[in-house]
Order: sequence, then C-alpha cells, then structure tokens
Amino acid sequence: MATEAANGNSHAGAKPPPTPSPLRSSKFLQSNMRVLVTGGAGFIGSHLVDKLMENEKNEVIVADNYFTGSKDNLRKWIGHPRFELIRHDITEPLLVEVDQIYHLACPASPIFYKHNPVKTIKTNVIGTLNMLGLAKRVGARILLTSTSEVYGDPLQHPQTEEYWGNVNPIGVRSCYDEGKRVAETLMFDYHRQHGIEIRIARIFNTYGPRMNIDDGRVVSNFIAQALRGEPLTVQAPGTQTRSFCYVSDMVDGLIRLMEGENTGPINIGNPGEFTMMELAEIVKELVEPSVTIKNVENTPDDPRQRKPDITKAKQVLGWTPKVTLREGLPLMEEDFRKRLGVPKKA
Ligand SMILES: NC(=O)c1ccc[n+]([C@@H]2O[C@H](COP(=O)([O-])OP(=O)(O)OC[C@H]3O[C@@H](n4cnc5c(N)ncnc54)[C@H](O)[C@@H]3O)[C@@H](O)[C@H]2O)c1
Ligand SMILES: O=C(O)[C@H]1O[C@H](OP(=O)(O)OP(=O)(O)OC[C@H]2O[C@@H](n3ccc(=O)[nH]c3=O)[C@H](O)[C@@H]2O)[C@H](O)[C@@H](O)[C@@H]1O
Repeated sequence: MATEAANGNSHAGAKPPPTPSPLRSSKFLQSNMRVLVTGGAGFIGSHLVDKLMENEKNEVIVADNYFTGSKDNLRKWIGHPRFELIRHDITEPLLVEVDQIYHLACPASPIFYKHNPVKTIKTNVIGTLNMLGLAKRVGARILLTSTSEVYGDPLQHPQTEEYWGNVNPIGVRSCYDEGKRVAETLMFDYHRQHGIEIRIARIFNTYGPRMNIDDGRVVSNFIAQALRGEPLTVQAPGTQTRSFCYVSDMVDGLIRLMEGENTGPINIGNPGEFTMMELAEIVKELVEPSVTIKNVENTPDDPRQRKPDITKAKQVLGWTPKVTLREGLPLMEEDFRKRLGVPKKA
C-alpha cells in the first residue's frame, strides 16, 4: 500500500486495493504490464509513451480525442505490436484491460481549456470518474497529472504540497484549476472508499519539443515569435514568475511516482524561477537577438508567482530535474525550426 499523503491526510480507513489482473504475474514470454495513457497524443503524453515503449515489458494503449493532441506525435509507434491508439473521449466510459493508467487527458494551455470551459470541467470530473471506475474494475494503479494551478494565485512561496491554495472558484480559469481540484478529491475518495492505488503529480509549467506551435503557452509563443521575427508578447506586468521544467525530467518524475510507493500529491517541476520579462530576454538572446519585446494586456486571474518546493519529490522519489532552462530552450528551438522550416543562420 502507498504511504501517507503529503498533506498528512490519514488513510487508515482505506480498503486494500482490488486484485489486479492475473495476467500481470502469469505472463513470461510477452509484455506483462499493460499501460493506458489518456491524453497520450498530447505534448507530455507522447514523450511519456516514448519512454514507456522503451521497456519491452510494457504494452501501451493511448486513448485520446485529439482536441489538442495529434497522431503525428505518436507516428513512430503506430503499427508497433506493443502499441495501440484509440480515438476516444474520456467523458465516455472506456473498457480496456490494463494494469496501470497514466491519466493525462485534459487540454493544458489556458487558451484551449478556456475555449469550451464546460467541456474542460467534464473532462476533469466525468473523465476522471470514468478512469477511476476503470481502475476499480480492473485493479489498476492510476496516476493523475494534476497541476500547480491547484494553488491558484498562491499566497505561499514557494508552494509546498501542504498548501491548500488560493483559487477563484468562479473565474475564467476555474474550469481547469477547480476541475483538477475535484479530480484530486475523486482520486482520494476512490482510494479511501475502494482501495484504488492512486498517484497524484502536481505538475509545474513544462516545455519542450512537440508543443503545439500555436499552443498559446508562453515558452512556445516566445520561441515561435522569435523564429517568425515577430515581437515577443510579454503579458502585463511581466514581473509574474513561472518555473519551467524540461519534458524529459517531467517524464522521469511521472514514471518514478507511478512505480514508487507514495500516493502524493507530489510537486514535480523545476524550481528555477523566472519573470516573464526575464524569459523573453533569454529567448531573445538565445534564439533571435534582433526581435523586439512588446508589452500586451494580460488575462484575468493570472497567478503572480509560481515555484515548486520539491523537497518531497527529492525525498520520496529520489528525483531532481537535470535540464536547466538555458539547456532546454535550444532543444525546443531545434524542433520548432524544423516544423516552421526556419533554418539556423550560419
Ligand atoms: N504542460 C504543462 O505545463 C502542464 C502543467 C500542469 C499540468 N499539466 C497536465 O498534464 C497533462 C498533459 O498536458 P500537456 O501539456 O501534454 O497538454 P496537451 O494539451 O498537449 O495534451 C492533452 C491531451 O489530452 C487530450 N484530451 C483532451 N481532452 C480529452 C478528452 N476529453 N478525451 C480524451 N483526450 C482528451 C488532448 O487531445 C491531448 O492529446 C494535462 O492533464 C495537464 O493538465 C501540464
Ligand atoms: O504549470 C501549471 O500548473 C499550469 O501552467 C500553465 O498555465 P500558465 O502558467 O498560465 O501558462 P502560460 O499560458 O504559459 O502563461 C505563463 C505566463 O506567461 C505569460 N504569457 C503567456 C503567453 C504570452 O505570449 N506571453 C506571456 O507573457 C502569462 O501571462 C503567464 O503569466 C499551463 O498552461 C497549465 O496547463 C498548467 O497546468
């Protein structure tokens, strides 16, 4: 059984987990861990799939509705005997026999999650209920990719897992941050009531190759703008901070959490903290020094500061991020150059 949650909630009343599929222990000559990745055609999901597929004992099933993801992100696995891709919207039940569920499906960029907020809530609430129902039926362990947005516009800095957050329940971001908070609640209620083996990762801003070019998030915006020779749009005031984690570090953290014994919630992010103006200056310096920086209006409820306290991830997962922002940005730039057809100047 997993150890106590980070926030100190007691799980003394939790039931033992349901019995996993007998196939998990009875197969010897073929893959014996069947892993479902919801949202596996998206940015983080597709990198996670790449890593999971490296292990020959894993059979990977992706369920995705392609709202913000794409088959293209998974093209190297399509047709592989240990890989299966299902077009499926997780707000509908899914019947598959699996041992582990990485539950990522949810639009992550503010532009996309605000586009149809009711659908975003349904994805977080009904979608998570469906995945927990599946976990219960087949005895699978389930990991939820929650978010640092559960801390809202945090009044504690850096944020530890014990902090309960400062969230506007009726704002334009609420479909996402309150949606994820309910998803976390559902995870713990299924754990306590039905003994489901749960893992919760609170992910902080993650970036890297394969982000949608017009995704709308800040790192992808700045790199695409720099490569197109457009001004970098710093939203007011520009002093707001974020901490950026490179995607390979994130995937490593998620797999460690799934394989470990702690339920979480656990912050997974890179504590290096930058203002948006600093980020723009770094992108300008590394990618295209001739571009200008333009101040533009911000959107409501934008968190003013965000930085993970990762003491817990270090202690219980033995995890620390390895890739610095200055190392990760050029890797993303290379991918964006290929996709935008902008070669590096000699
Ligand atoms: N990238 C980050 O900085 C970040 C930070 C915190 C949390 N997260 C979480 O990590 C997960 C992945 O984020 P990402 O950056 O890869 O985003 P993404 O938008 O690239 O990927 C999300 C995937 O989920 C799919 N999806 C959305 N709604 C669905 C539905 N109803 N049914 C089936 N599939 C659906 C999309 O098509 C896409 O492939 C999300 O749960 C997000 O909330 C990401
Ligand atoms: O890490 C998290 O927990 C969350 O982080 C992001 O949300 P956010 O930090 O608002 O992401 P961005 O849209 O990339 O914005 C980051 C900052 O950059 C600013 N920004 C954004 C875009 C831009 O062009 N310019 C700009 O200055 C925004 O005002 C904001 O202050 C993700 O999009 C969420 O999915 C995720 O859950």
